[in-house]
Amino acid sequence: MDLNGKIAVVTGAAMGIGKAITEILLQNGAKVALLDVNETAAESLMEALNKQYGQERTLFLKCNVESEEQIKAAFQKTTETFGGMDILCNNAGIMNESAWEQAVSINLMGVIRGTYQALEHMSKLNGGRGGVIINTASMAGISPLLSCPVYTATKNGVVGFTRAMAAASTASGYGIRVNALCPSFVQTELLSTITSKMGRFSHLVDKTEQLVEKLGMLSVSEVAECFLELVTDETKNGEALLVIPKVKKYATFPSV
Ligand SMILES: NC(=O)c1ccc[n+]([C@@H]2O[C@H](COP(=O)([O-])OP(=O)(O)OC[C@H]3O[C@@H](n4cnc5c(N)ncnc54)[C@H](O)[C@@H]3O)[C@@H](O)[C@H]2O)c1
Ligand SMILES: CCCCC[C@H](O)/C=C/C=C\C=C\C=C\[C@@H](O)[C@@H](O)CCCC(=O)O
Repeated sequence: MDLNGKIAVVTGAAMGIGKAITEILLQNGAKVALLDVNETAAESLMEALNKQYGQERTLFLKCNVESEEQIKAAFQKTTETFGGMDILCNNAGIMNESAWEQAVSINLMGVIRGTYQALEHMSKLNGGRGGVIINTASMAGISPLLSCPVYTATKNGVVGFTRAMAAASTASGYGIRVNALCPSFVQTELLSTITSKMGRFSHLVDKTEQLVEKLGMLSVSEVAECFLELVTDETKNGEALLVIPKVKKYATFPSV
């Protein structure tokens, strides 16, 4: 897929991985609707992006992915403003084992809400032109992280939902590829606040920090490059791309 002139929506775009994904999309010629709950961070980012790319290629829409109505309105506004949707990155996510129901609502249900709303705009069965959906999962979606079982469950759910949606899309003729991006530890705000977010598993922080030491730390740019591969390589559908410092591999799953 050539990104020139394509229209992308990124959730959780104001910071971290979502910000880097937004930037690489703009660098490759796409227009981007940035969806986030953090207006302050988003407006500061928009000021910088407008200076670099011009005002006509970006749009910020305050949107909480816990709300189907807000997602619906944001996607409608994106289509009205830019003329459609070609790419969706369901990236918004949190880690909070104390507020675990909110983590499920954002990390897993937010991906489902975004995907189903995107079908209304992207599916060839609905007059769309097809496209690609990338879901930001995690290495924890492939290999369990002992200190955050609910986070692990949400990311496993994202990987499973991605693979099933990819198969459903092919069988139904939606014309939409669906892939999961599974990074290990990435230097962002989310990772810098984990010690206070492990709830009943806070006694396992040390083990997590040892794992960070062992696996190393990714930059958001390294993750964005892998996102770009999943978006542009039209052979990729139903894949889970595992990204670890110095290692990048497509996950394989047992066939039953
Ligand atoms: N940082 C890591 O180590 C790591 C590794 C693998 C996967 N991930 C995943 O990457 C994604 C992005 O995480 P990050 O590390 O960039 O975190 P981050 O906290 O730096 O950024 C997350 C962004 O999402 C936004 N957001 C949070 N809840 C939202 C909601 N309900 N609706 C809309 N926006 C919301 C935040 O305002 C923020 O701008 C998450 O899904 C996370 O699980 C992170
Ligand atoms: C602490 C939660 C915030 C960060 C979450 C983010 O999504 C990052 C996840 C990164 C990696 C997860 C790795 C899970 C690994 C485990 O399965 C571990 O048991 C693997 C053992 C590796 C080894 O010891 O060689």
